[in-house]
Amino acid sequence: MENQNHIRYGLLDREDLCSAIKTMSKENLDELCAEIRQFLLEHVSQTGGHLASNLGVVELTVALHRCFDTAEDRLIFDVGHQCYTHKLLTGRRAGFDALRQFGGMSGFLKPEESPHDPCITGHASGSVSVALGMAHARTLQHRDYSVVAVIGDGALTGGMAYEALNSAGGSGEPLIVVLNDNNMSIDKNVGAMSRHLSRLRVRPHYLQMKKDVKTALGHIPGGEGAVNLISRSKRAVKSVVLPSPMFEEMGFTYLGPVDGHDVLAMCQLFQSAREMNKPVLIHVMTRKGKGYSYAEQKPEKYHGVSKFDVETGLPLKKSAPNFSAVFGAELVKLAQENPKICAVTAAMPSGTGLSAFSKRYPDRFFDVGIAEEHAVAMSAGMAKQGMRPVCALYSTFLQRSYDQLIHDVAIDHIPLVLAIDRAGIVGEDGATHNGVFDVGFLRQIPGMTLLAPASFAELRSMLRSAVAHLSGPIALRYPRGGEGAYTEDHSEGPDACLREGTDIVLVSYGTMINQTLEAAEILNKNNVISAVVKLNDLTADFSAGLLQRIADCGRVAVVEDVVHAGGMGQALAETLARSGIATRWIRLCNTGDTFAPQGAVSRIYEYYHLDGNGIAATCLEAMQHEKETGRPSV
Ligand SMILES: Cc1ncc(C[n+]2csc(CCOP(=O)(O)OP(=O)(O)O)c2C)c(N)n1
Ligand SMILES: CC(=O)[C@@H](O)[C@H](O)COP(=O)(O)O
Ligand SMILES: [Mg+2]
Repeated sequence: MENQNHIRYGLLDREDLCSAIKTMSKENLDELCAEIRQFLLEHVSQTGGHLASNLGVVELTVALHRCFDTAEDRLIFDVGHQCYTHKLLTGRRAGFDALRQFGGMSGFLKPEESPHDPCITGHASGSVSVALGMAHARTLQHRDYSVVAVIGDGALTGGMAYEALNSAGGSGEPLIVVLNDNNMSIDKNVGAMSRHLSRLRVRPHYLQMKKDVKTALGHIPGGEGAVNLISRSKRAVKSVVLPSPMFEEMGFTYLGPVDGHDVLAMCQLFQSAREMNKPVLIHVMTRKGKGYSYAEQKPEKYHGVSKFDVETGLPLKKSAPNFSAVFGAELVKLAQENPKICAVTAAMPSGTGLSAFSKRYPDRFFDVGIAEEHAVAMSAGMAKQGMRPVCALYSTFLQRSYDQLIHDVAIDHIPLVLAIDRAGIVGEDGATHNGVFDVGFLRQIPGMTLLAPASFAELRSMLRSAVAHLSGPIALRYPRGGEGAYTEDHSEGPDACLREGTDIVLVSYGTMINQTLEAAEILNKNNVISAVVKLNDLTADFSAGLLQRIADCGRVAVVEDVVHAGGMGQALAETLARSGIATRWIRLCNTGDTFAPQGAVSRIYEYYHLDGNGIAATCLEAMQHEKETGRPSV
């Protein structure tokens, strides 16, 4: 298929586009969709973003905007990573120049950006719940608007989706669920529902085939008997080839499957669904990456992209080695040595670096779909029965498993290894995806061990010790991307002093140690000589050595890219107070009491004064205040 990169924006440039869509001819709708694809390619190739999913829903989004008025009707895209056409059609074209950048337009739904975005999105499988809530509110307020949730086949692997379908179908509340089935999650979709959808997808072919067989038999002498036989056994055939849609059983009227690249065909169903005034599920079939050959062929590679060359499809920057890959490679080695080791992921096999493991040890690899709660509880079961599961989840998605970590894992001291990827600031995905809560919520759980490797070497060492740790759950947290200047391994013991100094003690952990060492260097140039202590174990008591250092110099700064509450800064301050260690000042450098915005990770560090200069400036300001007032400062 040709890449569509020579199209002009005749229709997209129309000022009355939103209203014009409602009455456009089929030809113009097709042309508009081609222009939108071209626009998306041009822009996403320059900013990065979620490409393949957006290319796949162009016609679907145009059809939704033709049939619904999103200023009044509520349209929720599950995850929201596929909402770019929606943004384009709701007056946010200029925003694409700074898509996902600091201060720029979000890549997800964001109500503060537009009244056409009904809620925040980013995490999967919640759209039907929120939509049902909005539908209930509408009914209670005697209002008259439609509520539509667009949920992907990947998002439909998540438990929340079933809780919501169950509740919606039971209630009978008028609600439209559009199932965008592209037979893909980020990677290959998994599970029994995915299989069920595949069977529903072949139904039109089956019906066509049945018609063809009937016609052919009708032409053969004696063929009518065969036709009658087929008709009589229709029920039996149906149950084998045409599974009765489970959605009907759940209280939804099921419509489809319909071609998700045919705007008018979809509009017909949307219209009917609205008139039915009950829960309706419309099964739409789309192709992920549609219209861009590279993305169609390898949708998993073009799900989320950095800047790339449209002609070649190649990224503009070569990807550097990263923690996920180091984790995956080390786990393969460990699994070779220990046949009990299994790997568990929740729909992120490549994101968590487990692709190689999945090929090498398919029997010991479990992708459970977008089901983090289930991943943790299932891993607990495996561990309880003597296996050694390593459950790899992104920090932000692990939030979903908080209860399972307490109930199914920690209370029974289950030796589960958690590999927490994307810990800390993740960058362009922004507030919904930052891993800034795990330190706080894991440290709350009795018996939990939390390690923070700062380099690839430390990740390897700590992973080795983690799989040998049998006395309870143990987690390792590491960031998106690669290591910094610090590449050593000082992972023994609760902490390690990387730099001596007596003016200030700088305390940090993980890759934040890089900025902290940089700050120490800057302070040095200002004649302030600081010690740098790297914490390895965030759940161990602070060592006597560290407390003595702080007592001796009386000035301490704790540097971390997590929220203030529950962070190591707060923990150290409490320990100092409890131990009666007075300080001249203590500075807690973190993301405070805020949701960190989107943007390049380095830009976010700068924003929070968590870069080398910012940390040094914070310490120098504290020194200055101390000098001027002679008093301790807070
Ligand atoms: C709770 C949660 N877990 C994991 C993810 C990561 N994630 C984002 S999109 C996606 C796949 C979604 O697949 P689907 O809903 O079919 O959308 P498609 O990209 O195929 O259009 C995953 C796993 C997430 N956003 N939220
Ligand atoms: C939308 C979503 O949740 C994922 O696609 C996420 O953006 C992946 O993040 P990484 O790029 O860090 O794997
Ligand atoms: Mg999908």
